[in-house]
Amino acid sequence: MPLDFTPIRTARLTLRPLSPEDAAPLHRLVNDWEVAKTLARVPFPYPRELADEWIAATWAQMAAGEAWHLAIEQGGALVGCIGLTLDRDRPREERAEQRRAELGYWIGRRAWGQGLAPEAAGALCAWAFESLGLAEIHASALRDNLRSQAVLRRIGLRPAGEGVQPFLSRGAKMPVLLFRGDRAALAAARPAPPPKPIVLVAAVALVDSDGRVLLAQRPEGKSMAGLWEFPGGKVDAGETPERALIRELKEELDIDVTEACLGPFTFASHSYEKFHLLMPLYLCRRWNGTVRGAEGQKLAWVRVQKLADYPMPPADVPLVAMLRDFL
Ligand SMILES: Nc1nc2c([nH]c(=O)n2[C@H]2C[C@H](O)[C@@H](COP(=O)(O)OP(=O)(O)OP(=O)(O)O)O2)c(=O)[nH]1
Repeated sequence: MPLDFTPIRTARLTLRPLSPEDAAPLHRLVNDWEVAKTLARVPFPYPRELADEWIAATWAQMAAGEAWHLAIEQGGALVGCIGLTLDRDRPREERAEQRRAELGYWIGRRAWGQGLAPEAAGALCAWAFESLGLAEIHASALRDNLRSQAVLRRIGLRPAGEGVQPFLSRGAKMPVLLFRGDRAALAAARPAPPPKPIVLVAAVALVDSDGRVLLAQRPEGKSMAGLWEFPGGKVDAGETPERALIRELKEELDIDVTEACLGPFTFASHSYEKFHLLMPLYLCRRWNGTVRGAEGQKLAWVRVQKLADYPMPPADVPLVAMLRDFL
């Protein structure tokens, strides 16, 4: 691999730098008239050595920050290539936010018809807007290549006139349609990510007679281990948040709380990677029993001004600010 480039993953595909082992399958896939005839910069027939040279060239271009040509891999097999090339006619020192790049791709014939091209192209463009700070992406497609035009439209590029381009594979200049789009247009066309499950967690700020708040440390082995949180836990099916808290406080802290002593205070609504947390936070100043870490977890009674010294899950950060204002 040329550089440490973190592969781009989509639902079905991995986009990663080409490797020398890709040369043989790449040659087999692109040395196909049905593929080559649509590509401006690919000769036909495609000499086998050219595959090795091309792969080495892609590394040099990536290292120089000129172009990013990647393998499209599905289920561990190469199915095509995709790339973005920065426009050369612009001065290198030009501000990043004015940079434009040209998108190009091909998919081997056996993988046609599955919508892989828009999946790969949408992901690469999103990566490029984010990581390269591009202003605009453009592309062209042969005037009679309706499939490729549909791909470009689907990822949010819009028609931007016509042109003529030399096609190596055909040894002739051919009429093409030009397309372009900026970050907002491409973002609007990207399919919404699948919805995340909503996880309902009830939590409580126990406040002692000195106005200190109880935090519990998440134990090793759990997600977000080591962070400090408000006592509580997931609400079971058919349970109310109050009943869940009463149960959790008995299990975790060995104290008895009644519903009447749980005052609704505020809530957290936060998207974690795998789920969306909805967490009502109650205030409680009265309980029976002596608080202890019944599950071996570390506990801390913390003055509100000191809460910020305790690293907490990201969902809790706004809650801490609200507690500080309130208490
Ligand atoms: N109890 C509590 N949970 C919190 C807080 N902030 C926050 O993001 N969470 C998250 C961490 C967990 O993903 C979830 C609480 O789940 P839990 O405590 O019942 O479950 P768990 O740790 O055994 O489960 P898991 O995270 O390992 O899946 O809510 C908080 O202040 N208190």
